[in-house]
Amino acid sequence: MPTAPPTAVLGAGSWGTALAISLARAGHPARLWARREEAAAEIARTRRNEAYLPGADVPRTVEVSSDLEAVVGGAAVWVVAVPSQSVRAVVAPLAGRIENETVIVSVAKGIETDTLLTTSAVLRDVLPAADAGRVGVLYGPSHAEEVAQERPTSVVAALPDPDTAAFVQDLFMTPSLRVYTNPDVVGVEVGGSVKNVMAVAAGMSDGLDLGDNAKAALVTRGLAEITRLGLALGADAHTFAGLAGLGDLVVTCFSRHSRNRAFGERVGRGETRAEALGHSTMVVEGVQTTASVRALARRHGVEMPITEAVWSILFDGLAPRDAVEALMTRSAAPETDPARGPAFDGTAA
Ligand SMILES: NC(=O)C1=CN([C@@H]2O[C@H](COP(=O)(O)OP(=O)(O)OC[C@H]3O[C@@H](n4cnc5c(N)ncnc54)[C@H](O)[C@@H]3O)[C@@H](O)[C@H]2O)C=CC1
Ligand SMILES: O=C(CO)COP(=O)(O)O
Repeated sequence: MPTAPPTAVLGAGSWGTALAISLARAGHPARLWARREEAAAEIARTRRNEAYLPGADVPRTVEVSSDLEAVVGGAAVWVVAVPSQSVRAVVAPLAGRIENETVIVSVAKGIETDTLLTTSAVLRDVLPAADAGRVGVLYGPSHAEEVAQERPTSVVAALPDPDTAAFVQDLFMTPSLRVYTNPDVVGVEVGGSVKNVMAVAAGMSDGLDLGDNAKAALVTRGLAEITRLGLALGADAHTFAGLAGLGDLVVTCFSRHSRNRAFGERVGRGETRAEALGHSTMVVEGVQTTASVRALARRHGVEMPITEAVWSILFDGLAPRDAVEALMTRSAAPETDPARGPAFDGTAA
């Protein structure tokens, strides 16, 4: 029987490694690209990635390499699992390797700071030969540690072409990883990216010991901000009640695994941005995303007070406690206020 073409996972951090493991366990041929040759050799030899996903066994069927061209050669699907700000640089050298049928799925969550593009838009920009219907994202509440432990997880595959979305759904589906589809690519990307800003805010709330009421309000008003921005960018409001909206927001604001929440907690306790980032080599997407989201919101005339507060703390020296006071003493407003951007029903202000 002919073997199916492999899936190339680009990025051997926590998430790329967990996804390659999950694919291999499901019987799909998978390749894993690590940026550094020593890292690739170490994973290939020990079948472990202790730096990024301690304790998880990498099946022998996962081919690990630092040769990017070899990893994508003949692959039907590319899964882009590097930090969002490095997607362009990693994928650009592969522009000539696109084939008619290549499916490209970003699992990187963020907005590119220079262009304010979502990661699928970066991919379409840098890979003009790719079929745009086959470029999308796989997002949702999915900490790598739990996926590697085969704990029940649900995510959403968002690609414009419905057949390709169903193909990606089928590829990643396992008894412990349930995949839905959603044609609203931009909505899924806004939800999955902006939640990292809210995770930083939630961590600050934890660091300041503001309590459960404050955290619940942050999640709720954070979702209102995410929804307003999404609607301004053409998203479907229903997406934000889904896995890449509410789902990812909840997991990141409450999980002990969340790097963005943990970073925010340190800042809430008084560390500077640089000090809080210095505790781990793992990416904290929310920092750069805060700057991009603030710029995007301003460009589209959408009010995002929590994002503004997080930006002022991270980039302008505002004390977290003063940010809380400023948020709590804003002018009184109805819960859904069209003056602050597009309303929940999708009607523009
Ligand atoms: N860890 C998780 O549970 C999840 C992560 N994600 C997203 O996946 C993306 C990757 O995250 P993780 O794997 O967690 O990050 P990580 O910090 O665990 O690993 C990042 C990987 O990218 C590599 N890398 C760093 N800078 C690079 C560059 N400039 N060029 C090429 N490679 C570079 C690192 O060597 C490492 O292998 C992020 O956008 C994150 O938001 C999405 C869902 C779950
Ligand atoms: O996106 C994630 C879970 O869905 C990962 O979030 P953190 O980067 O905050 O750990």
